[in-house]
Amino acid sequence: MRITFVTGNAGKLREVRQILGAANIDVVSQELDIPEIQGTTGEIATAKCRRAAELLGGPCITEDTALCFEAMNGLPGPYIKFFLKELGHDGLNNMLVGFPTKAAYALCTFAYSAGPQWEPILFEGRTDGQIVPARGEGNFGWDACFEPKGFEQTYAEMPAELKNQISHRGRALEILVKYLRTLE
Ligand SMILES: O=c1nc[nH]c2c1ncn2[C@H]1C[C@H](O)[C@@H](COP(=O)(O)OP(=O)(O)OP(=O)(O)O)O1
Ligand SMILES: [Mg+2]
Repeated sequence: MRITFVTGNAGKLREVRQILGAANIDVVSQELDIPEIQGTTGEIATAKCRRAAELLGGPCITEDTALCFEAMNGLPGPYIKFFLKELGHDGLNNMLVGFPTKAAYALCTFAYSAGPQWEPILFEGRTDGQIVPARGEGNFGWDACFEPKGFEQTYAEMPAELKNQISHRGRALEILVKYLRTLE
């Protein structure tokens, strides 16, 4: 089986290739310039996927990721990309100075569209954890400052296989794979 993943993010693509590859699903990547709406990860991934399927004239998946701080009722959420860009890992930690909890969760929502005439379907994965001062190779987004619950390593300190097993993305893809199997 083969699926087109529309993203501009190399880190996402690497992980989706690893996880779907292990399930014998080939991932073709496509970068399309699609403006992102505001809303929940579900609404964002759906709008992205609808437009991508239109542009491609065929099936595809898209994904939106949020990093949600409990102390801030879920913010920055889907806006984490802009917070990370402007503030960096230190700034994300500083945002929580004075707040009673550093608890956070990573939320990943995939949208699958069977083609331009179909409504996208959503698959969501969540991993709870906390925001910590950056540790590990910080080469993918906020990996270095997210420590998943039950682990002493940040995402960035984990081997890829471990992150993929327990990550927001890994969990969302587990459900997506089950769905894709029903289409075979
Ligand atoms: O597992 C992850 N570990 C660390 N950082 C991550 C992860 N997954 C997404 N990220 C970052 C990328 C971006 O700064 C923001 C999500 O924003 P988001 O709009 O979903 O991603 P994007 O614009 O880079 O790619 P896309 O072209 O698929 O929309 O969090
Ligand atoms: Mg984006």
